[in-house]
Amino acid sequence: MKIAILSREPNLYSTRRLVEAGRERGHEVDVIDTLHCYMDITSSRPTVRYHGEELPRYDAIIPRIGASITFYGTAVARQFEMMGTFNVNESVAISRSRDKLRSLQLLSRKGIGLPRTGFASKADNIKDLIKNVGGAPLVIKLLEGTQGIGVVLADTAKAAESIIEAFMDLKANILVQEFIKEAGGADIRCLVVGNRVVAAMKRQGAEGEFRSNLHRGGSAEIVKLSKEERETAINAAKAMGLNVCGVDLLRSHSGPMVMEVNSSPGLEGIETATNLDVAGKIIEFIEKNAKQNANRTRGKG
Ligand SMILES: Nc1ncnc2c1ncn2[C@@H]1O[C@H](COP(=O)(O)OP(=O)(O)OP(=O)(O)O)[C@@H](O)[C@H]1O
Ligand SMILES: [Mg+2]
Ligand SMILES: [Mg+2]
Repeated sequence: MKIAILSREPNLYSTRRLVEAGRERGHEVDVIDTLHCYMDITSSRPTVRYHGEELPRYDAIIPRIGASITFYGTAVARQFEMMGTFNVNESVAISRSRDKLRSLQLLSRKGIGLPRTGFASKADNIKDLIKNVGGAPLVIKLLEGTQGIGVVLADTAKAAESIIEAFMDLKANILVQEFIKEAGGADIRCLVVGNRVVAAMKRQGAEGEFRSNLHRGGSAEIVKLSKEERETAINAAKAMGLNVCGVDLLRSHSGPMVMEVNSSPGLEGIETATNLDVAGKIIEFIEKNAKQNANRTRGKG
């Protein structure tokens, strides 16, 4: 098969591993810089152009679209879909996953466990917003943050009020969320490919840190999932319409709670922690599912 990886970073671990896994299985794999693609949006014959030439026909694309280029990256992925190329994670699903509020709304409709979450745009609702998620301590999050930046723990209702007010004043979109204390600064990253969790790791935040992000100094180790955790991760991926994703769970007293679903999950941390060939599983998924015109919008909202 002919596979293209949409990535700005050919030397990144995840990109290199996908190239390697594809070639090992006898496929032709190209890395294409997403921002250097441009589109010819012509009736009946949409194409993608690259460095002055029309790109060849690929059987599948693997979009690895960073949060900073979501708009353009999803447009390029969509153009491939218009051409009938199989896209591992369809553009609509990537857009959904980039917005924490939209994601949580979609997950809540499917009855998937979630921390209680509120969202408002006006400061006059702040007290009720805080009360509704069970009061302080609580977590305040920027809707489009990554790597744990823009995630704040407010210890008291007073602190929460001033932080929320400050964010609103800056016109930043934030959500207010119940703090899952019993998670103990750890979360579980489940790597879903198709209808399976192919690898899982537990990430533990650095000493005194409630955020488990590896970018914030957390550490990772292999973990065994319960049946409920496995099912929650798979259902979350399905609700988002993502075939390949990282579902982050918190272990709470009332069962697994989904915090977010990442549509371009990094492979380095999880392959290192688990010693599993996740890149290979993604290529296998493509082998089984890549067909012309197979993409259709899955999920609603
Ligand atoms: N409601 C919560 N209760 C307890 N801990 C939380 C809660 N929300 C977030 N955390 C902790 O903070 C970390 C960062 O939060 P979150 O994943 O929502 O942010 P992010 O910036 O989108 O990170 P990522 O880089 O993974 O996309 C989580 O991994 C978790 O450890
Ligand atoms: Mg995130
Ligand atoms: Mg996260």
